[in-house]
Amino acid sequence: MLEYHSQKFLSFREENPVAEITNGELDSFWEFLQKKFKQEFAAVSYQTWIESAQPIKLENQKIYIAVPSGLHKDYWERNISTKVVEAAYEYGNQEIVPVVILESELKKPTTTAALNPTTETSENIQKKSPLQEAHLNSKYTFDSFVTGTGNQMAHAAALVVSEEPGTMYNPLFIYGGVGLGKTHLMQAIGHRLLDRKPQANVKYISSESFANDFINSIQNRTQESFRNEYRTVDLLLVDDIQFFADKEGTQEEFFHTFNTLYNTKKQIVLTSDRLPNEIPKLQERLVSRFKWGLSVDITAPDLETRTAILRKKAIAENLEIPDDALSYIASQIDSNVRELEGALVRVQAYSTMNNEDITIGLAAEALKDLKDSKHQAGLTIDKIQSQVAKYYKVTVDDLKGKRRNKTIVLPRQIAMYLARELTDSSLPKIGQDFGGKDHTTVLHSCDKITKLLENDLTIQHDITNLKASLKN
Ligand SMILES: Nc1ncnc2c1ncn2[C@@H]1O[C@H](COP(=O)(O)OP(=O)(O)OP(=O)(O)O)[C@@H](O)[C@H]1O
Repeated sequence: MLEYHSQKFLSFREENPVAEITNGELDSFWEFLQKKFKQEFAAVSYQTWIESAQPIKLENQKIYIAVPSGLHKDYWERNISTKVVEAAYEYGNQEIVPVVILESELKKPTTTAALNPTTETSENIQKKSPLQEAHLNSKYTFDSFVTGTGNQMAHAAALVVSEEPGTMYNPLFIYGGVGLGKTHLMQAIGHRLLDRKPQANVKYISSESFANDFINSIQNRTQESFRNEYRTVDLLLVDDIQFFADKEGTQEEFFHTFNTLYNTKKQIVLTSDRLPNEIPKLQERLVSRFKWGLSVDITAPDLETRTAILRKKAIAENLEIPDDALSYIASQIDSNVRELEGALVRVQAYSTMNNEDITIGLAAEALKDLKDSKHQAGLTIDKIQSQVAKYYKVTVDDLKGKRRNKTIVLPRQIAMYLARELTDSSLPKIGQDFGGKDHTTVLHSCDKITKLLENDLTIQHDITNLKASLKN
């Protein structure tokens, strides 16, 4: 998003040079933001997130904003920062990037340096810590990672790799559904290696940023330094590799990066939402290389693990939440840890706003609108299966079975798609209810039907009919 804006902005600025928004305009830009967000946010959200924030300074196209807690910081970074960037365009055709900091940090002398862009642009760049160089999030460590049935194996493999990089499992390929801790675990490897060897050259990058860096290097004729940067690391962490699909040139470049690192026994760790051979349009030679090491999956955490994750988070944020309320929150979100953390933020904000302690009752009240409205209350996978079977004149056993006739495969994929769309069941749970299939099969079915829905009128018609029949 930011990259898209900055490109748009650059071309805009070349044609329309405008005066920079300066620190003197901090107040008026903040006023502009407040006015805009007041219209955009519900009153409750506005009070919780915007009123509690204070603008500190605006310099070098960065606005420094102080917020009261880690939860506020998370929320700002995930949900509000992009809106600030957009608002800055509206305000003055400028790219302004927010830097969100904790109020408590403001009091520390070290933050003064962080807030001083003059030092930041010159000296600090040279003095970046290994963590900054590696682009690691300081929160994503092994210490803050909770292990449970869904991630034990991935955790163990990550530990081994962090202790013996480049030897045992190379590459390590971690795959699984959205928000289940792949990035966290991958970055934990980087942290552990840097703890042990602070001089190690660790690099974390999303596959999209790798692709962008590569394209920029071609445009700017800096391919040599691009190659040096990626081919000389000790540990390369590439996140969400599925976004390499369709990017031929990037795949080619990554193939050479991979070979160089592999041949020099440098560790490579990759994550994806699916197995290498299920990533569409991924070159066969990459698929086979990705399988050379170890592939481990992460599946949705069980209730116990979800509660433990929330407990750890609550302790880290100094929140006082009774165990029964934690279990209640954990029972409400079963398939995505990011959403689980979001639910905790929501309950915390609700309690602050109403000035009440957190109890199960308060948590229930805070989360009552959270369930996506597209999910139909009471609709089960069983009901979807029997309705789809009836509609296509096949049996429920056909849907759960393995037969691959065209007349069965499509209804099966549609039933899985509807289960994903209309219930809050996780991918593994849907797979299990369809005769014990792997979650990646469900994912593949959902992708396939989503694609077909773009152009196929018959499928559009069938899905509309089926959705209507499931409402009754
Ligand atoms: N086992 C865990 N223990 C503690 N925190 C966890 C765990 N699993 C996930 N999280 C937290 O959940 C959030 C989402 O995790 P992360 O970003 O690593 O997921 P992901 O699988 O990489 O998601 P995506 O598919 O969207 O890239 C992070 O804040 C992470 O710290």
